[in-house]
Amino acid sequence: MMKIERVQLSVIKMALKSPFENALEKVVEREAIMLEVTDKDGVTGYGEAIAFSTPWYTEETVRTCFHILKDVLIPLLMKKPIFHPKEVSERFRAVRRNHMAKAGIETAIWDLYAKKKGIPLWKLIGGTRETVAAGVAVGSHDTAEALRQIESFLGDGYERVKVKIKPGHDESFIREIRRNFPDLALMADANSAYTLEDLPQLEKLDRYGLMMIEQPLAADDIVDHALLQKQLKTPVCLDESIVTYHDAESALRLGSFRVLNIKIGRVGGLWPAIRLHDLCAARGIPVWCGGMIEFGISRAFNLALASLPGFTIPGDISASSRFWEKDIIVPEIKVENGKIQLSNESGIGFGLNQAYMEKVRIYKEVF
Ligand SMILES: O=C(O)CCC(=O)C1=CC=C[C@@H](O)[C@@H]1C(=O)O
Ligand SMILES: [Mg+2]
Repeated sequence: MMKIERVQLSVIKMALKSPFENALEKVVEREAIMLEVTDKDGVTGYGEAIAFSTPWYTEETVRTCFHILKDVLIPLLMKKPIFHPKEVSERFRAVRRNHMAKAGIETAIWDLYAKKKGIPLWKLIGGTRETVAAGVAVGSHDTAEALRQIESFLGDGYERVKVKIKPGHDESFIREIRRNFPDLALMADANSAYTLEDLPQLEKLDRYGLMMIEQPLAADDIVDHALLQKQLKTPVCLDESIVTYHDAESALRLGSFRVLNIKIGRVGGLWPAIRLHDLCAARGIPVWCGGMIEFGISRAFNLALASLPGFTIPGDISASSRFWEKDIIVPEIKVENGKIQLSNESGIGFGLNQAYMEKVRIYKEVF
């Protein structure tokens, strides 16, 4: 039983090692909210709310998350004890959307619960693999720079590379990558930059053996994606469009995707993410774990999620050193021979580096 007695929210801010650019935004520095949730027995679980500073990826921001956590979700959790982390998303049912705020605290409760049980989180949720394949996303629209980054990431051992495309920067870009790396496990993410009118251009991508094309059309669409998938040989993967279990069921009915990117924050927590995994597994749809240019706490939850059997495609799960000179977790996440080893410590298996938190924190409140 968990009776939540203290929640600390810390807003931290750090510059990326190099800017990450996609069809909508160039991310140069990153803010995020770190959560420390302590129960009456003095056990602390960690969480991370992964909204960006501005609402370009979804409607949430660091500040909307802070408000929803402080004024809505934390009071709901402190009101009465929690027996199992699965209950948390149920308790949030009367709060619409705000998935990243919900996931931030829901994941902290999973960490807390697993620590109290004395078992690694990935084992608690039924993970079946002890290492997770590492994939990496290249965030540059400059062809020469992207090629340089791919070369360097392959040297680091990454097994799969994702690049960003947008109208005017697609076929020739992909052709150039293929010319240099014919056998690379390659996928392209459009972050909703196209419409069905671009079908002829998207069809050209079928020649390059892409593992998938991620979120080519509008962020809230599943109908046009179904029409597009019928015309493309390349599997369509959805990211932004799938926010709820119902979204996924509807999109499966329409045939809007053949692969799903699951992000814990986008779907409102670890339990909703596990349910989406189970749904896709039952339909024979492969899934992979997406990234959010996040810090190590969120990555640790991604690692646990990606240990589930349906995560058969390497996710955007890279080392701490991919984006950060120094991550806020101990130990840092490392890629070895293209894989990341899951921790056998209880909970997420990573702690917050409190001395470093002092340096990067810009705001803190305790409830
Ligand atoms: O965190 C990573 O390793 C990759 C992040 C990444 O590719 C994305 C994060 C957030 C928005 C997008 O730019 C993109 C995505 O849509 O998957
Ligand atoms: Mg994406």
